[in-house]
Amino acid sequence: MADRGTEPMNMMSKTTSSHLPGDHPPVNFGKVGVLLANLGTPDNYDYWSMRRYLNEFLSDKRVIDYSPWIWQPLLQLVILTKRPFSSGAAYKSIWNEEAGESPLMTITKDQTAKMKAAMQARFGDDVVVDFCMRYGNPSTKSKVEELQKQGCQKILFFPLYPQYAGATSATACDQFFRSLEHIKWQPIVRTVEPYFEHPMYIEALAQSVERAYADMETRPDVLVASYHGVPKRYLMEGDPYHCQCQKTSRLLKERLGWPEGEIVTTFQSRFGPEEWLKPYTVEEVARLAETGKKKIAVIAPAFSADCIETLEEINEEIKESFEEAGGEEFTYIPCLNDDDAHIAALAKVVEENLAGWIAPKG
Ligand SMILES: C=CC1=C(C)c2cc3[nH]c(cc4nc(cc5[nH]c(cc1n2)c(C)c5CCC(=O)O)C(CCC(=O)O)=C4C)c(C)c3C=C
Ligand SMILES: [Fe+2]
Ligand SMILES: [Fe+2]
Repeated sequence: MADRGTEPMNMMSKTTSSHLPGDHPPVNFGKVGVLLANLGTPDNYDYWSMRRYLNEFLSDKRVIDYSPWIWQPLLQLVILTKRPFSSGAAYKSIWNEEAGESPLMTITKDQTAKMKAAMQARFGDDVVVDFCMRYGNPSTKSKVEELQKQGCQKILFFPLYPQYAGATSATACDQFFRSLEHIKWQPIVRTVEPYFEHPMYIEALAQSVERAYADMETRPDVLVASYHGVPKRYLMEGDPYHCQCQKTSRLLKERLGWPEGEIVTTFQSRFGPEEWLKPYTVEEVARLAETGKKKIAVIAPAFSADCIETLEEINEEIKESFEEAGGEEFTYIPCLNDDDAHIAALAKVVEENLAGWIAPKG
C-alpha cells in the first residue's frame, strides 16, 4: 500500500483515479469545506413531525440540563403530549407553504447559496460550502460525509449564532465532533469563533435599523433589541451568552450614535418554570407602553435567520402584549437573513478563520 504520509502535497491534491486493490479508494484531496450550521426545524407542522423535532431538541442536555431521570418522564409524558400541538399551530401560521418547509430552512438555503457565490469569488473551486442542522435534517453527519466525498480534507464548522451559548453553538460543535467519531481518515477541523462584536456584523445590524427607520414617518421612541433567552442559572454557571448579547447591543448603540436609553436589551422565548435572563421582552414591551413609549421597533440580533421565535413570537405574541398595554405602533425589523451586508460579514468571518489553510485568489 502506498505510504501517503510521505507523498508530496502536490500529489495529494490530485484525484487518485487508479488505485490498486487494497489501496485507498479514489479521493480528491486538498479542498476546504465550510459547513454552516443552524439549529434545525421540524420537517412539517403535524403532531408527529413536531414531536420528533421537539424530542430531539429538548432531550439535548446542553439545552435542558436536568437529570434525565427527572426530565425524561416529564418530557415524554407531559410536554410532548401537548407542545407539538401548540407549537405546530404556531409553525403553521408562518410556514412557507410553497416550498413545503419552515422559513428557517428557506432562509438558510438562501444564505448558503449566497455564501457559495461569495466563497467562489474569493477562493475559486477550492472551497466547498454547505449547511447542516443540529436537530433534524439535513443532519450534521450526512453533510460531513458529503464534504469528504467532495474531497474536503479540511472542514471549517460555522455555527450561525453571533453570540455563543452552550445551548446553541456548543451543542452544534458537539454534534460536529460526534460526526467525526467513526471516520477512519478524519478531516482536519476548525470551529468558527462567535462573531457578536465583529465590525461587519454590527454594521449590517446598524444598516438594517437605519433602513427600517428611514421607511417610517415618525421615529420610534425606543428600539428593543430582543435576544433569545436562556436560564439565568446558565449565566451563573459560566455561560458567556448574556455578556455577548449586552456587548452586541452596546456596539450597535455606539455605531448608531444614539443616546443612552434609546436601545433596550431584553430576552424572549422563556421555556419552563425557572428564572431566565431578564428583562423578559413580553413584559418589557408592556412596561414601555404603560410608561408612554407608544411607538417601538424590535430587532432580534441573536437570530441569523427569521424563524418561529421572530415571525410568530415577536411579530404576534410580543406585539400583542405591547398593544394590549396601550402601545400604538410596533415595527419588527427582520433578521439579517440573506442581506448582502450580512453575507459580506459572514464571508469575512469565514475568510478570517480560513487563514493559514487557504488564501484568497488575486
Ligand atoms: C438564538 C439563539 C438561541 C438560544 C440561546 C436558544 C436557547 C433555547 N431554546 C430553547 C427552546 C426552544 N427554542 C425553540 C426554537 C428556536 N430557538 C432558536 C434559537 C435559540 N435557542 C431558534 C433559531 C429557534 C427556531 C427554530 C425554527 O424552526 O424556527 C423551540 C421550538 C419552538 C417552540 O416550541 O417554542 C424551543 C422549544 C431552550 C430551552 C433554550 C435554552 C436553554
Ligand atoms: Fe430556542
Ligand atoms: Fe418561542
